[in-house]
Amino acid sequence: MTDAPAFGLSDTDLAAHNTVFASDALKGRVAVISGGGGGIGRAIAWLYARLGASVVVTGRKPEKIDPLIEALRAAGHTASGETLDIRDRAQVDGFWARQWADKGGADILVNSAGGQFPQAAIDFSPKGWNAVIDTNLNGTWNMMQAAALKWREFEHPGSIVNIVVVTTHGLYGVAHSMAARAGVISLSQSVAVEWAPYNIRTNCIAPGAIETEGWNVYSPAARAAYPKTNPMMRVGTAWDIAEASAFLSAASGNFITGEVLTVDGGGQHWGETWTTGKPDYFDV
Ligand SMILES: CCCCCCCCC/C=C/C(=O)SCCNC(=O)CCNC(=O)[C@H](O)C(C)(C)COP(=O)(O)OP(=O)(O)OC[C@H]1O[C@@H](n2cnc3c(N)ncnc32)[C@H](O)[C@@H]1OP(=O)(O)O
Ligand SMILES: NC(=O)C1=CN([C@@H]2O[C@H](COP(=O)(O)OP(=O)(O)OC[C@H]3O[C@@H](n4cnc5c(N)ncnc54)[C@H](OP(=O)(O)O)[C@@H]3O)[C@@H](O)[C@H]2O)C=CC1
Repeated sequence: MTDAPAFGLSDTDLAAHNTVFASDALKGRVAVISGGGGGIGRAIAWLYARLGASVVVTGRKPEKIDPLIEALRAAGHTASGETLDIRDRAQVDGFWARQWADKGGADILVNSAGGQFPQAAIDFSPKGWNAVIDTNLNGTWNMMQAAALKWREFEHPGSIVNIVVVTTHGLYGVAHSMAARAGVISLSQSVAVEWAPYNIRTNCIAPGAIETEGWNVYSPAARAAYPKTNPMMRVGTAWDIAEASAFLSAASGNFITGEVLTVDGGGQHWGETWTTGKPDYFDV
């Protein structure tokens, strides 16, 4: 089990956490989760499996995926996994071809793979900029289009949830990621219309500060400020995002497409978030 992470919920927590959903809310569905070994993706994998879905967890590192699959199976759930870099289109296409040829297709895609490093924008190197854009915008698109092509080919309905970032105002220190996420939101809204005739829904979730192992890349000073980025004065959990995602993926989301569901404790209406720590100049 991937228990006791430095930040966020363990597999033991996720196996037992209360849920508002009925235990058959996703019965018989197949859900592919990119970044499924990360904090938010792992919570989504647990919740969807507990609601009856067969979950397919993907990510680059087998050491994050394998123990999760083992823990899910040990708890009686149906789970499999594959290593997959979403930036590599050939890998992505190969994954989706196998998923439909040998593994029963898919009904749901959740794109939780993503991330960035905190740095002042003025200091971004071309390589750093490209790594973040390629991961969060191109990688997400690779997964979305490859999934949709299969759904169109098999005349099968599909649902996509993209985990993004709140873009209503700046998130300082991660401008590359903000550019990519705004792109994903706009893309999702556009294809929600284009893909409605194929019965494919596309939505986004914009989390506020959610305690996960992804926080390792931020300084202690920046992390200490996260509870104060919203009027609830606390951070969220990966479970908060998993339940929002289940709401969009399950029948409760059947008439919802092209939406951004913000789960940030009201942060978008409140204040500022510095991922690099607040510079003295602004500290008035
Ligand atoms: C308002 C609402 C409230 C919202 C309140 C929100 C508050 C919380 C904010 C958000 C939190 C999260 O998203 S947390 C969860 C996300 N998880 C993460 O971010 C995990 C870390 N990120 C990643 O792994 C990323 O995927 C990513 C950086 C793109 C990894 O890409 P790669 O695998 O290609 O990484 P690398 O090979 O290591 O790096 C590629 C290049 O990137 C640059 N680079 C990488 N790390 C660097 C660093 N620390 N400083 C400078 N530059 C760096 C260098 O140029 C690297 O090349 P070289 O120079 O040659 O090495
Ligand atoms: N936690 C938070 O406060 C917030 C998170 N978000 C976003 O939510 C999403 C999930 O974050 P969270 O779970 O917290 O972070 P994590 O870092 O825990 O998880 C992200 C996962 O993405 C995977 N990943 C990264 N790059 C690739 C790639 N090229 N191909 C395949 N998988 C990849 C990583 O797995 P591996 O290393 O195995 O590749 C990692 O496990 C991210 O997009 C994040 O930016 C948004 C706002 C706030």
